[in-house]
Amino acid sequence: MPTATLPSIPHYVPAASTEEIVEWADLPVIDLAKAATPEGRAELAPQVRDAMRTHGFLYLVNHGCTEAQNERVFDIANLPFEHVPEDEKKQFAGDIKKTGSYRGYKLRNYWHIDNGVRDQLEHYNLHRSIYDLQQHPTALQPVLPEIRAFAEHNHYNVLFPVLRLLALGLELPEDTFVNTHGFDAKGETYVRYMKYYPRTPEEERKTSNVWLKGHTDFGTITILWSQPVTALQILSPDGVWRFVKHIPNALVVNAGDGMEFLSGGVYKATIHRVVQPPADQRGHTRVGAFYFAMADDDVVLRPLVASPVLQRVGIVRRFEDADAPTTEEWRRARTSAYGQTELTRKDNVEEEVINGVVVKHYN
Ligand SMILES: O=C(O)CCC(=O)C(=O)O
Ligand SMILES: [Fe+2]
Repeated sequence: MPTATLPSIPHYVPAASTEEIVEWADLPVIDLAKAATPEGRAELAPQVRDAMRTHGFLYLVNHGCTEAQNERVFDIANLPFEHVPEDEKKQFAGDIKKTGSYRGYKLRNYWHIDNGVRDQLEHYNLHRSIYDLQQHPTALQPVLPEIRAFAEHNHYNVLFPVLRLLALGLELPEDTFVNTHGFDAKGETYVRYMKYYPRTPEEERKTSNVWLKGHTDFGTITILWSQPVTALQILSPDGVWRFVKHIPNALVVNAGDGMEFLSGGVYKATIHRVVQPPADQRGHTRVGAFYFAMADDDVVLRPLVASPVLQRVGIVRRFEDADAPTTEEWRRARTSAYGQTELTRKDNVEEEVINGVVVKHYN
């Protein structure tokens, strides 16, 4: 990412890390610097495979970004929320339901959480090309080159190494997934900035403290830049929600539906949600930076049966092969529907049917 003289922008000060005792998810930490050599990749591939099989989540450290660059990522992430006037935000709001794409703002109150309470979080989503397909608010203009560099860092220095490790973990040629995640191909892989705002006690009570409902991501790989406000939880195989601990300058990586479908269920699209932080972090905003990767639009999301691993462990199919959706069909259906459709409720799980597949939302 660029380090020459950068435009001056306001600094975002995040909350201090929590001192409270909560139950943490026990996720492996992968040293990405090792992925630079074939020997290193051979060592990491089984670790990444096991992490994605059991947790669907892992941490990456040493991804090639300094602490100062990391801080700058969050200063930029805060710009579209704190430094763009509300009127201008409305002008750049995405027509999510109609387009089936998140480009632009998702403003507050768009999703229904529970008991009539709507969300208190904003997104700003940029297609990874940054310049070609979208206009951006004035406050972002000076930093667009840095956002493009952020997208490229995520894509080439993080996503590609992870995809290579995941392919090796399935005993497939190492570029199997890289070849279907072109930076310049037609597809929706995007940068997301996100800001959560503190809520009223009534909103907390009516939603049992849930800020963002339990869901799987619909792409292949999500890269979440670790930040200190403890609120992200994953649903562990034993049915317990556990918090993801902040590791400074680490990346939290998880598999989404696309990866689960392509890997025949070997890599898990784990359910996660966002809840009210521990008491010492309440009253703070929570700014996030993400890269949501998905395969190219024309990729059919059916299991890669050539994998000897899939053949050995057995293939879980969510669709008949002939009915499997393309990335484009799946992402449009999931984007349009999320938080909008009438859901059927069973116990504490809400279900909706997308392309013939039951998608669950957890409270
Ligand atoms: O804010 C977070 O930590 C997670 C957000 C998330 O899961 C999502 O946007 O899909
Ligand atoms: Fe998510």
